[in-house]
Amino acid sequence: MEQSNGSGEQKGKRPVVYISRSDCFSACHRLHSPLLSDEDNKLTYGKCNNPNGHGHNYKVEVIVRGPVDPVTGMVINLTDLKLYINEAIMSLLDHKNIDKDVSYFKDVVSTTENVAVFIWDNMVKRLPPGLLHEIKVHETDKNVIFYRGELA
Ligand SMILES: Nc1nc2c(c(=O)[nH]1)N=C([C@H](O)[C@H](O)COP(=O)(O)OP(=O)(O)OP(=O)(O)O)CN2
Ligand SMILES: [Zn+2]
Repeated sequence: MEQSNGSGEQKGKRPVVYISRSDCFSACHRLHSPLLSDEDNKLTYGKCNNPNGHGHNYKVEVIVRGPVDPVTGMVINLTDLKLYINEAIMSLLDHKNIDKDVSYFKDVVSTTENVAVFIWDNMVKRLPPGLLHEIKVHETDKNVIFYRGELA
């Protein structure tokens, strides 16, 4: 990877900068796979398979990566990023029952991995091509899941 010599720009190239913006949402869910028997659901998900569900105060970080525009001095206007996060994440997930209120999760298990993929898919549609770098979802202080749009 080519690096700046300290003057910011080199041979007409622009510095590539990362921006992270965070927000928090509260939601409840239950881990339950339609592809498993009730017994295997209990074995796989333990307390998280309780039919009454449970809640989290999730923290989500949206990380974008791109060249700094020499005219505006911005990779993206943070006011626009805030709007996209409100549309693509907060309005869909905050104070929701993820399994029941979000149609995407009708047949998709609401693990934090899948929540991160859902958020990526919703954000990537709104952002300029190639700008979204990573979605990071903190399910608890201890459990943090990252997604960079990679497929295997
Ligand atoms: N790979 C995954 N494993 C689990 C997920 C998940 O989304 N992906 N989710 C859960 C449960 O939904 C639940 O969120 C786990 O909560 P909890 O055990 O309370 O969380 P902590 O690990 O932070 O709690 P401590 O018991 O204090 O360590 C389970 N697995
Ligand atoms: Zn949970």
